[in-house]
Amino acid sequence: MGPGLFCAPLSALRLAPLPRPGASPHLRLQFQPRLPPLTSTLPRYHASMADAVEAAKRAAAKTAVANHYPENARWVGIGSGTTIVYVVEAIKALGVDTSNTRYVPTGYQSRQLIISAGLTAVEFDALPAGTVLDVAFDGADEVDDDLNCIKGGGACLFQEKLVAMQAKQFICVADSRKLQSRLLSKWKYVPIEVAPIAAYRVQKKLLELGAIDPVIRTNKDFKQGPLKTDQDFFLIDAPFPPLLTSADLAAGRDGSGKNGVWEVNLLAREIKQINGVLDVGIFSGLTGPQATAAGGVGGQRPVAAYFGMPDGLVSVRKAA
Ligand SMILES: O=C[C@H](O)[C@H](O)[C@H](O)COP(=O)(O)O
Repeated sequence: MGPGLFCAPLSALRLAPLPRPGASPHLRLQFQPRLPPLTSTLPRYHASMADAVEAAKRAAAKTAVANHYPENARWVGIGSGTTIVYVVEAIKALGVDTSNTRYVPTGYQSRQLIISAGLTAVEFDALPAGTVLDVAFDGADEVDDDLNCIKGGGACLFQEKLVAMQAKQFICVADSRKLQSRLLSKWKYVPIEVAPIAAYRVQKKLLELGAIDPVIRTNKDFKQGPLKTDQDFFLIDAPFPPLLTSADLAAGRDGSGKNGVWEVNLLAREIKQINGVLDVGIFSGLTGPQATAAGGVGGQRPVAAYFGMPDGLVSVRKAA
């Protein structure tokens, strides 16, 4: 995403998946009408809902930081989005000496957040060779029973995965809306970062995998064209039916892709293999400790996920 563009929600204007044979080369627009509120009390209702969601994010961040911010932290990964703002707020509120701590951003917004909090940012590619981060904090768009995550709804996923996979442990922070048994339950699509030149080809391959109307994400102002990531790449948002978990497979369900029904890890692998894909917004597989035990470094699946609940409490899920 270029400077000045923060992780932004999906535009209301979306591009059709592929030009039809013989059709104009210009991309077809699908307008999603914005309906007026039903009654005049709704705006106030929405405002209090929004306040409750922000309070839930803040509570989750505070608990996650209290439980996982390391003593004498040296390297800390900072994710992207709206929830991570509360993580940085909570780190500051700890009141610990941060003069020897370096914070590794996952994009433009993340770097600005670190700097504006008075903390010291070090870019991922400036880390001394062999550096392993003590911890990485980040948000998610959806988290399933196995703590697999969907990420990239705000256009950041590639650097987030790099940073998570370079950390001893990845801690996910979210509000209760994100907590679902299966990925793609409420959150409907997998964000995929692709080379612009390969975007149509990747769309076609995604359709072959069973994606339902994968679209190139645009800027809010359609005239500005496709939204660009921090890497100057495009994003394709690919809807699939809900992704199967380990419990589903244990119960005998088929997640091999038949009728577009996939198990989480399998779909992530299939998408990643498509030529032109930089990375996929499914964070699954090993946790940091599992990767370390296997002789590697880091893992993309969180060891713990913190959810701020509507009653003000925080629910913690730990990875098996
Ligand atoms: O693309 C953005 C990142 O993956 C975010 O971490 C994710 O979208 C969650 O963002 P938020 O905390 O704003 O819900």
